[in-house]
Amino acid sequence: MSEIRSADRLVADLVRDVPDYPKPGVLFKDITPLLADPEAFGHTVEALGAPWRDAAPRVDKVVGIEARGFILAAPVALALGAGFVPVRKAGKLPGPTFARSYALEYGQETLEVQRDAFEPGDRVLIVDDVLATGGTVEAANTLIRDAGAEVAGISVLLELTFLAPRTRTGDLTVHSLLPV
Ligand SMILES: O=P(O)(O)OC[C@H]1O[C@H](OP(=O)(O)OP(=O)(O)O)[C@H](O)[C@@H]1O
Ligand SMILES: Nc1ncnc2[nH]cnc12
Repeated sequence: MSEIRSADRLVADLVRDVPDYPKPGVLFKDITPLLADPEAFGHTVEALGAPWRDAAPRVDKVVGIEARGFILAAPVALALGAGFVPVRKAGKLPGPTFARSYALEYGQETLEVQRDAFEPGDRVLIVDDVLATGGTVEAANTLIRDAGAEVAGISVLLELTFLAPRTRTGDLTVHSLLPV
């Protein structure tokens, strides 16, 4: 097995399935064992950023979605030499914001971004841990456009393909490290 494939296997083995969390019927993908392993965490950050390293035009900003998305998106931003922009749950960002409400696999939420988070025309990479129904990423995409920037694409660690999230991502390029 190549070095790259064995690193992917290490990452996959450190995602823990938790049945019926946070609601009956949901198989929760717990990434905390992966985050606690520096080799697996480092490989994940490297692999999430790799498809965008030589992108033309370049990625100017990386958006992380509260809360688990922050953990992955911030180091990806640094690795790409891009700025980091937080998209947060409602009521956490000071100053004027754009807001979007949406449904996700196990609930309802509202996300916000600061109105001045981007330069006009910034190209933005969205990074998150899990792409499930795609509702979260769809809301983030809309917010980024509301704020005058353009979404270059999406990198996620896990894609729950049985929930068909790509029906919500339109023609955006999506890289998922572990489609399950
Ligand atoms: O594709 P979807 O069905 O929209 O679900 C994916 C989202 O669900 C989780 O976030 P959650 O809102 O649970 O927040 P957390 O990161 O604070 O745990 C996950 O981190 C993704 O952002
Ligand atoms: N099944 C799942 N596991 C972890 N995070 C999620 N976010 C949405 N669905 C999820």
